[in-house]
Amino acid sequence: MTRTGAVQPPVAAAQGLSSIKPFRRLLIAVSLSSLGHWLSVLALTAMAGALTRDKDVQGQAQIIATVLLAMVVPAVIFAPLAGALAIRLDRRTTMIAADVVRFALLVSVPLIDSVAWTLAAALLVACVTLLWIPMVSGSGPELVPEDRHDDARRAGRMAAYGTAPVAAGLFSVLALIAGSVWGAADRADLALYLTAVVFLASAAAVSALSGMPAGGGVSVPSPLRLAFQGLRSAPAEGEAGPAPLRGLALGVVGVALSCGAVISVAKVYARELGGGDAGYGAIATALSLGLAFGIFLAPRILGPFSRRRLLGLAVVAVALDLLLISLVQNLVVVVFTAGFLGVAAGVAYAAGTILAGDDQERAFGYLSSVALISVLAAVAVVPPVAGVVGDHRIKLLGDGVYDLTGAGAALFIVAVLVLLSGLIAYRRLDDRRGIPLLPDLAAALRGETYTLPAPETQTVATPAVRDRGIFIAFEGGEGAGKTTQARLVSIWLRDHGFEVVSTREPGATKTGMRLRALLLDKETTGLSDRAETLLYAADRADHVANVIRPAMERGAIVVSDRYIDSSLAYQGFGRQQRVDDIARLNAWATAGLIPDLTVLLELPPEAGLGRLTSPADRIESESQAFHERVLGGFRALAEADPERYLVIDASRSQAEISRLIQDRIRAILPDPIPAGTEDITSTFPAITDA
Ligand SMILES: Nc1ncnc2c1ncn2[C@@H]1O[C@H](COP(=O)(O)OP(=O)(O)OP(=O)(O)O)[C@@H](O)[C@H]1O
Ligand SMILES: Cc1cn([C@H]2C[C@H](O)[C@@H](COP(=O)(O)O)O2)c(=O)[nH]c1=O
Repeated sequence: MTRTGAVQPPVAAAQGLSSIKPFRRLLIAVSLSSLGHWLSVLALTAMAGALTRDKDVQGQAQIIATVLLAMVVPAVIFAPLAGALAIRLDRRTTMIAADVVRFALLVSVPLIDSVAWTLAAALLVACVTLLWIPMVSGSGPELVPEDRHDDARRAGRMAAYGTAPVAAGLFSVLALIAGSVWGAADRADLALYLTAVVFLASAAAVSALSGMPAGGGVSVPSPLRLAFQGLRSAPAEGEAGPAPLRGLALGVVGVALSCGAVISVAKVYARELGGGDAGYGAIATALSLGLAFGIFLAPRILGPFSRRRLLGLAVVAVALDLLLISLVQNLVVVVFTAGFLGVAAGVAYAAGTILAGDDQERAFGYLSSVALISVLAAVAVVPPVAGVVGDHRIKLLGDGVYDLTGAGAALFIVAVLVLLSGLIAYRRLDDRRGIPLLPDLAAALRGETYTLPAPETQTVATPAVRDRGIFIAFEGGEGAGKTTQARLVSIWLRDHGFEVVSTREPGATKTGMRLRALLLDKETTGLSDRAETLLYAADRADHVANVIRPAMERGAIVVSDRYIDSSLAYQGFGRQQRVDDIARLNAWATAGLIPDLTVLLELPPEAGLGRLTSPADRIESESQAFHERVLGGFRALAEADPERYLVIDASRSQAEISRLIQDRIRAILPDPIPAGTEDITSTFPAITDA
């Protein structure tokens, strides 16, 4: 994974696996069975709609939602039970039997032609599917070399979910054909029969599978347990770790609720907007195609843009799309907007799994479970809400009227909730606080990383000072090792004959020591963020005027433990004040003096705080979230000015860190024998050894 979170796209990962014959055949079987699964969801809900066409819209919506519930509830509740059973059964036989049973169930639905049997068939199909999944889950990796296991899982997922848009498109076409040939009453029959045939084809594909591993399937963890465990073990906001999974989960909940809400009322909404099953299929096609495209797009777009920001923005985009779907009463607009909603949802989902870090499998299990439960919640709640609200004609100003449908109103409510969850997720996940969003996005569109503009005053006095000494600052969070490394480098430079002034912030001068006591004393309560910022800047102004500048004018090397970037990171990112303002204030306080080199020691806050032995001071006692923001702030500053920074992983050994710092400092020291300047050669002797 790259720094921006880009990962190898799944298509590339799956390449080459298709040359393994048994695996290729298994993929064909998985694709057929998944196609049948997605088709069965649409066909059974359409059948429920056709059988209740004489009811009012609300009554019809309830029945359709019950069919959907019957198809989702078993996946949430019975998955472990099915897994336990699957371990005892033979894979091939069970897969073939499951496909044949699903074939029989789907054929029976149009023949029996009753709402109750449609519901029962939906439940049975879902239960049988639960047996099929554990049989195939472990099989893919067993058919490929060990180093391709992850790729095999990814390819399996592509086959399982990638068939959803194909199924939705096929369903629309079948609905159009059936509508024109048999009329509205029998529209779902054709889809049901074709779905049955697809399951039969899947059974045939499995029976042709030669290298199928023997024995039973794999056990399947309960989605409820996975979601609960993930939530408990996920680092909270601001904690270190691959990414705050709770923030991710919040985003995924919003996205899944939106998709579930759209699907749960799509059939009746399409009817209300004058479209039949073909309209229903078109919404499902647009949504699922968009989803697939979004998942494909996420690792490829806006390379330099923060994936965390991308996820938050995608959830907000999903909510806005849903708002539009709920308000605009035009089927064509709804279909297109459902497509955009799908794209945003896909981007959010993929960005979420990318952000989940190295443990992709665990994250996938957790986030998928959260998504499944959210879909279930949407299907259970949205249609009844639509029924309760009902349809109303609202008089607008003048002669205008607005027909508020129950489905539209329910979608509107979900959209507002998702918008809120998107904004919270964005806030929780944002790792570039203080960096304005629009310029950041504009820079990413140009393929660049946005950097904060340098304050105007910064350049004024710097060159005159730089002519003599060298200024090196050490930055980083608590306990990162700044003091240790600043001391080691000072010793090393002195050993080589340099005049070195070792200093620190806050507290390098007499006034500074008083300010330090005030700033770090836990008894100092109620200090406003602005006052804190000004006190650090005052300490710095005194420090520069009385210690740093005189030393540099003498030609010394100044090594400072913290400088301006600490204020930008702590008072800017940590306290969430405008970073630009703080940069300007400090540029004025220091007359534009910036270090020649800033060494940033990066360490997760809990590791750094864990290294400290003395009781925590006022700033160290800040929340985990505060320290995490500070770390993110330092990173953003370093990314914005990579020339000036040396960023080091501070979990490495002291000796390793020291060597890296020495290597970099050698590069900024003057030439061993600078051209024609005697006074400089006497100030900077050559450094030849480390
Ligand atoms: N690379 C390292 N690995 C493990 N421990 C380290 C490392 N560097 C320093 N330490 C230890 O961590 C503790 C904190 O180190 P140090 O005081 O240098 O950090 P600091 O960044 O200056 O902390 P503060 O933010 O409080 O000023 C010390 O006990 C030090 O010995
Ligand atoms: C310069 C500077 C410092 N701080 C904070 C950071 C630390 O918590 C303390 C200094 O303690 P240390 O042990 O000497 O590192 O002050 C800050 O918030 N803003 C600043 O500009």
